[in-house]
Amino acid sequence: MSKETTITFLGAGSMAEALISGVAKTLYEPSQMIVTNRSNVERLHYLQQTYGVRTETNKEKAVKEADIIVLAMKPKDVAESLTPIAHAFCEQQLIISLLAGVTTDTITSLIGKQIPVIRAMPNTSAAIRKSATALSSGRYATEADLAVAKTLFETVGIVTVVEEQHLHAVTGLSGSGPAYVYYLVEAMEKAADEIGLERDIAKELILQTIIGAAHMLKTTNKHPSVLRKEVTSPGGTTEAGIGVLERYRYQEAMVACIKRATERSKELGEALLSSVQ
Ligand SMILES: NC(=O)C1=CN([C@@H]2O[C@H](COP(=O)(O)OP(=O)(O)OC[C@H]3O[C@@H](n4cnc5c(N)ncnc54)[C@H](O)[C@@H]3O)[C@@H](O)[C@H]2O)C=CC1
Ligand SMILES: O=C(O)[C@@H]1CCC=N1
Repeated sequence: MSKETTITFLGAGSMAEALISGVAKTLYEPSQMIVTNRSNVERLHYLQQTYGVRTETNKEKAVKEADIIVLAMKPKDVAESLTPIAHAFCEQQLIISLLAGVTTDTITSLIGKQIPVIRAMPNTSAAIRKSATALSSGRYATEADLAVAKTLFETVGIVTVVEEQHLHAVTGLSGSGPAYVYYLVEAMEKAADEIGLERDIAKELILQTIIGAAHMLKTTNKHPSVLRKEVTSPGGTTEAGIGVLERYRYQEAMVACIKRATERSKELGEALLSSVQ
């Protein structure tokens, strides 16, 4: 564990909680983590009770105490959040931003100091240490800063380093990605209901089907289309089912979905840029 480090979370929502639950008692003792949010003290109380983290309503104090500050507010709230406490940051600290779309340069401008910023795009599976995270370094971040962020996110899953421009695509693909899978499961559960399967039985079968398919992709190294063909007997049930997906242009819909999410990431960053300038 990195025993000397104090890590402050500005923002205490789903992503902050996923990260806290993934790193608490592994990389960091809960007492090394300080959590603050806009104003919801019940939420802070819940996080303190559940994970043993420290909570703080004075954001300036929470920042001053930290070695690493994780930005975990919504992109639209970052200017309002950082501007009043910018003076509390110093260049020896490291900022790790989870914000979709917001560039490291925007964060640096908001703070007004040459402070190192690493931008990260994890996903909520960090809660069970299965996140797929991509990292990118801002202009003042050193290799040592990147190594610190890598260690943090490797504790909660796999990590890859990309050029910052590619983080929009990562956000559309794997940042939002778990939601696409959950949406598929919702649809499978709805279908199971309509074809008369008991809910509990269906739930178990769907879950194991998703886990099994994910493990097959990982362990066999076969292309997904090859694995799909192995399931699809000529003239059989899968072929009939996939025929319907093709008529509904399922693949086209997925491609359009990921492209739109990627575009939205760019929009979130640009909206902020115009309000910062
Ligand atoms: N939810 C997800 O799956 C992922 C989210 N992210 C990013 O993580 C960030 C947080 O997302 P969620 O946790 O989903 O949002 P959320 O809405 O659940 O949480 C946002 C938190 O920010 C706090 N906040 C708002 N204004 C603040 C201020 N002025 N000072 C301090 N805290 C303030 C809120 O009180 C709340 O605790 C976003 O920027 C998002 O783009 C990144 C990867 C995945
Ligand atoms: O929906 C969002 O904007 C955030 C970023 C990636 C996942 N959730």
